[in-house]
Amino acid sequence: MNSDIKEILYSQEQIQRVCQELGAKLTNDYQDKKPLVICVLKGAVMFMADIVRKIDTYIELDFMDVSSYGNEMESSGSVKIIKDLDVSVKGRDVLIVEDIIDTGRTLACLASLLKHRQAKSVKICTLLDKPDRREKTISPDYVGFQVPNEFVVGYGLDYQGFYRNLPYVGILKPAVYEKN
Ligand SMILES: O=P(O)(O)OC[C@H]1O[C@H](OP(=O)(O)OP(=O)(O)O)[C@H](O)[C@@H]1O
Ligand code: HPA
Ligand SMILES: [Mg+2]
Repeated sequence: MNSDIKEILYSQEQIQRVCQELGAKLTNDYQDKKPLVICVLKGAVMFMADIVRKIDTYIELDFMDVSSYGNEMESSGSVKIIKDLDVSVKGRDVLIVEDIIDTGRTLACLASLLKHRQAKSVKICTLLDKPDRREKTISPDYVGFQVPNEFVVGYGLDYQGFYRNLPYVGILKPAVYEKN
């Protein structure tokens, strides 16, 4: 599987360092707020698991499964809710944890849904930000790394369901998707 990767962009160590730094900021910013931290499945699962363990204050976790890419490399444009939250966001400070913001369609849709449901505040923490491809105005509040305009996989991010279990983030060799 590693032979499908053109270049490792962020190693396990770099990712852990960024989780530590962002976790310290979040600990400070969310003192006494008891936020609801929402993991956007499935891509954000690794980042969520790592970052929440670096937040040293009271937080509640919930999970939402949304999908816009399916098995494709291009967003379909419509965001489907596959699993909704278990708890209400009304009056809560909410922190969305994402793996990547690309076109911004997923988060534009999710953030507006949570505001519509009367969350007190909605902030976004993303491991990766790919601003070159942005179609919706979304500015994340906490960002791990800005990525170049390349299709990346690993540490939760997939291509056709695979590569999520790589411990690092890397650029997929174009030969892998060109043969499909
Ligand atoms: O900014 P956008 O262009 O909307 O793209 C970003 C979203 O796309 C991916 O999810 P996907 O819908 O592929 O589902 P997954 O998380 O289950 O892989 C990724 O995990 C983000 O959630
Ligand atoms: O670069 C990407 N890789 C994997 N999934 C994605 N979803 C949006 N952009 C990407
Ligand atoms: Mg996702």
